[in-house]
Amino acid sequence: MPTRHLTADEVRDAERASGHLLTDGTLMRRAAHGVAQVVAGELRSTGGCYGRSVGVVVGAGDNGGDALFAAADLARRGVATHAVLLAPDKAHPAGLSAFRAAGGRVGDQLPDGLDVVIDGVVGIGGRGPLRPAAAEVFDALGPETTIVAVDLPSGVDADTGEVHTPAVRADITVTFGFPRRAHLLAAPVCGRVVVVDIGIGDPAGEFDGSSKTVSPQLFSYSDEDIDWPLPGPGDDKYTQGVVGIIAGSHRYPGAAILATGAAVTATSGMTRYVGSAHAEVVAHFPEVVAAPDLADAGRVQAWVVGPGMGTDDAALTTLRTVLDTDLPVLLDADALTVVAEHPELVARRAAPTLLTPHAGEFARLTGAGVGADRLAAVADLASRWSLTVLLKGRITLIAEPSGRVVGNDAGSSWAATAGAGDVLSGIAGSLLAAGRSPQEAGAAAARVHARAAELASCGAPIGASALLGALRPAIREFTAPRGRTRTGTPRSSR
Ligand SMILES: NC(=O)C1=CN([C@@H]2O[C@H](COP(=O)(O)OP(=O)(O)OC[C@H]3O[C@@H](n4cnc5c(N)ncnc54)[C@H](OP(=O)(O)O)[C@@H]3O)[C@@H](O)[C@H]2O)[C@@H](O)CC1
Ligand SMILES: Nc1ncnc2c1ncn2[C@@H]1O[C@H](COP(=O)(O)OP(=O)(O)O)[C@@H](O)[C@H]1O
Ligand SMILES: [K+]
Repeated sequence: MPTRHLTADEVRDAERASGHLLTDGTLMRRAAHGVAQVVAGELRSTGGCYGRSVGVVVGAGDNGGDALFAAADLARRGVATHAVLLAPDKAHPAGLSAFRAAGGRVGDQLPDGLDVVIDGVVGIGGRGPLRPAAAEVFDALGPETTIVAVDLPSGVDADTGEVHTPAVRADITVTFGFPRRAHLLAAPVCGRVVVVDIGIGDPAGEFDGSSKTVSPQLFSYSDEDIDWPLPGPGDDKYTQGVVGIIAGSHRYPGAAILATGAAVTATSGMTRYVGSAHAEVVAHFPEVVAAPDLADAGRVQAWVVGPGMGTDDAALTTLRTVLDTDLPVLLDADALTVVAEHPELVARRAAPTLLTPHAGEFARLTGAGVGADRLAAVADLASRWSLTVLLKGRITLIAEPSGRVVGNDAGSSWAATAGAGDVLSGIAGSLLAAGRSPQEAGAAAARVHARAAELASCGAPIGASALLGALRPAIREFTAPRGRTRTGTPRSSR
């Protein structure tokens, strides 16, 4: 099941709905216990709790309260605990009493060589960057100290995921009840995210796209949510969906090779190619059925148009022809540049349409940069243009017009290399041809693409050819025993 990421207001609503659990402090005790458990686990994995040392940086609100109660819990387990109070008059009174009673020490700065420092500066109530006094404490920490953020790394916006400067870079983030949007949108600074159950329910329930629920809604997929198309006993090369790739040019044959190579690898259906790089494409992938012109292409179930194709009149004519069909179409790279000039090309499309811009192409499409709120920006374009938009980057966001957005953290940044986007378009296009919705296709493609980059890299830089080479082992990780149900009913409703 996809995981929904809540806004700060939704979290507050959920907490309020828990009634006396909030008012009598039960939620905070549970949250603090969760933080202490995670810190204790970290200490145990590196030698045990007794005699170890933990620091806590305490802000003015309840986030600091969580941190103080957690530190008190750790002090009772034999951990030496030290606190810096950033706003001594506002530090959570009950938390501070518990901390002192357990033997915790309060000072102006933290001692050197701490095993763990707990960031209790701000959580969902934070605004803007980490203030200088807090930044100074974190800047003084050595590399040996593990930073555990309570709820969110301070300095990160809970809803947009904007990482202000300065902000805490956490190794572990412990949150409560449900992941917040920032845990996905700012994943690289959250480290490992641990969600602790504190006994609160999801206020909005299932997303139905209605205006009553918050929009956009952000989801992340687990590996189990990826439903990769596999050939069955009754399948042949046509039944699994034929994808057509229109890409490349005499100047840029590489884009055609990478996109068709990805399509050939992604599913077992047929791959067709249209364009001037047909000889090069067939030389690399003899199984591709290639033609120089669209008129001779043959039938397909989805089109990928754009990588390296150019932006001239011929490109415009090709785009017009393809977009006039009722087939699913993925538009990337040069096709996006042409559509930015001619938005009427997609305005009346009813068939599935997926745009896959990087930040620069996104700016071309909208006339403005993506900005700090990537989620709002991509959801707005999808809604205004009534199509699906996949915004590329470390965190890829795939927005439907309904306001449902799926995000994928690549987990590493090895894919930030020329031609990697061509590979992504080939993968996603072949999933469209296999009948996946644009959002499902985009989300699954982004996930295997990121995994392929990690497999190819093993810690060293890669090019897009290496990424393409690792695509098959990456896909294998998502197909293993899950493709079948025991009754033969399709899993496609997911
Ligand atoms: N409700 C519950 O039951 C539960 C809540 N829980 C916990 O409560 C947290 C929310 O607590 P909250 O609402 O008190 O806000 P919080 O995140 O502590 O920050 C607000 C304070 O910080 C300050 N401040 C703002 N920006 C700042 C900055 N950039 N740099 C420095 N300071 C800054 C601002 O004070 P100011 O100085 O502006 O007057 C304000 O007073 C939540 O994240 C979770 O951890 C859990 O216990 C589970 C149960
Ligand atoms: N910092 C990053 N971390 C992880 N993946 C990234 C990062 N930057 C880009 N990517 C991914 O790499 C690909 C790059 O696509 P694109 O910019 O279109 O490249 P090209 O046009 O050269 O093929 C996309 O799949 C994108 O999501
Ligand atoms: K925090």
